[in-house]
Amino acid sequence: MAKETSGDQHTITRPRPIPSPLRFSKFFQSNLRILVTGGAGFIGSHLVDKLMENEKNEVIVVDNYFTGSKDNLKKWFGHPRFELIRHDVTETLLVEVDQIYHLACPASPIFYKYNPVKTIKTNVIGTLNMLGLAKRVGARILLTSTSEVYGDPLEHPQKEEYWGNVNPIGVRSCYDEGKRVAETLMFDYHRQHGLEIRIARIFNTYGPRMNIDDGRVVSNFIAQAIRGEPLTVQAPGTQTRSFCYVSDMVDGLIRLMEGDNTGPINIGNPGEFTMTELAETVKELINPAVPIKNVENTPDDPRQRKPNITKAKELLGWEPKITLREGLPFMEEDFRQRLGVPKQHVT
Ligand SMILES: NC(=O)c1ccc[n+]([C@@H]2O[C@H](COP(=O)([O-])OP(=O)(O)OC[C@H]3O[C@@H](n4cnc5c(N)ncnc54)[C@H](O)[C@@H]3O)[C@@H](O)[C@H]2O)c1
Ligand SMILES: O=C(O)[C@H]1O[C@H](OP(=O)(O)OP(=O)(O)OC[C@H]2O[C@@H](n3ccc(=O)[nH]c3=O)[C@H](O)[C@@H]2O)[C@H](O)[C@@H](O)[C@@H]1O
Repeated sequence: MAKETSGDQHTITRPRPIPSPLRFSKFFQSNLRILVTGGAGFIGSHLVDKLMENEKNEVIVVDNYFTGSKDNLKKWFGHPRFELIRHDVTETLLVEVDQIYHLACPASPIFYKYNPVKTIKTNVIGTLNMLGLAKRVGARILLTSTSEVYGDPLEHPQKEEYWGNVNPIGVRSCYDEGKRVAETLMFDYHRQHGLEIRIARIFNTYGPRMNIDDGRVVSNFIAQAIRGEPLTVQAPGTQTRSFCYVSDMVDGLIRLMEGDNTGPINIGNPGEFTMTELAETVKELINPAVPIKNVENTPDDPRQRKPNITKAKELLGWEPKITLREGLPFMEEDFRQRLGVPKQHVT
């Protein structure tokens, strides 16, 4: 029987699918084959780096390169424990694995709104396909859900028990409703088929390797400051977000996968900033000469967001270590390198 503590009080635990007989053979006992969907993306590629550090792991990445890039994984090309497959998760996949980190999904609003029907297919059909795979091979599966399941939250900070305030027919719905359905599917497979599931609700994450023109706020402000362009604060500028550095995020995801709790568990940094405060911090740290420019916002932008991370602390022994002021310079260095704009040192 699956032994997890479930985030759902009404769970009926079924016998879980049996993993491959190889897992019980002496030779294979301590080796894990791990699938990372969306592993060529920002968080996925950092996760792959961490998983590859463990010599007992074999890592298979599948990605359709919609927002990810092979470049993010190039240091692993040719490594005997690493494999990269161009594949779209809306199609079925046959691989033999023990764990699945299911990240595949465009995450930046401008990308997930670009083809909303594809975004919802990725979240629904893609997650169904990965659950079907997990069921066949008896793998444990972790879904990277999002703080966007709380919508424009009426409760602050957000606890996992909060059901959210989401517009089902808005321009963000392909993503936030898509992730809500993905969470539902995870729990249905857990209750109906005994699957070992893990759900992380990720709050805004930033760090090196984000696409320079990704469109998310931290990458926009850093690229703008380096290029000497105005920092575009979308109205009203008082909306808040909580920013988690990517190494903290990866540590949280691995702890969740390795632990005994299904989740959902919030993983994020509770430090909360208005977008105007973020712009002022980026300006101060990177380029005090750039102006801050107020621009129009897009519909349904959540007005406030901050995770309650009590569960992550208690159940995973996890909390973030890197503050925003510590993390921004690491990202600046990476962006300067990629943009070819070295830092000018005043002598
Ligand atoms: N970064 C954040 O702040 C954040 C916050 C909440 C949740 N998340 C979740 O974490 C995951 C990773 O986010 P990220 O910031 O690394 O985004 P990203 O866009 O950099 O990575 C997503 C990856 O998935 C791939 N992908 C997209 N659709 C696919 C498909 N149909 N088939 C195969 N691959 C596909 C992309 O090419 C990309 O490599 C996503 O599931 C996202 O929803 C991220
Ligand atoms: O953490 C999450 O759960 C979600 O957060 C983000 O969505 P969002 O918070 O809207 O991310 P951004 O596009 O970075 O916007 C954050 C805030 O910055 C503002 N913004 C954005 C871009 C910009 O140039 N200027 C600016 O002020 C937006 O209006 C918004 O209020 C991510 O894009 C999602 O992938 C993720 O699931």
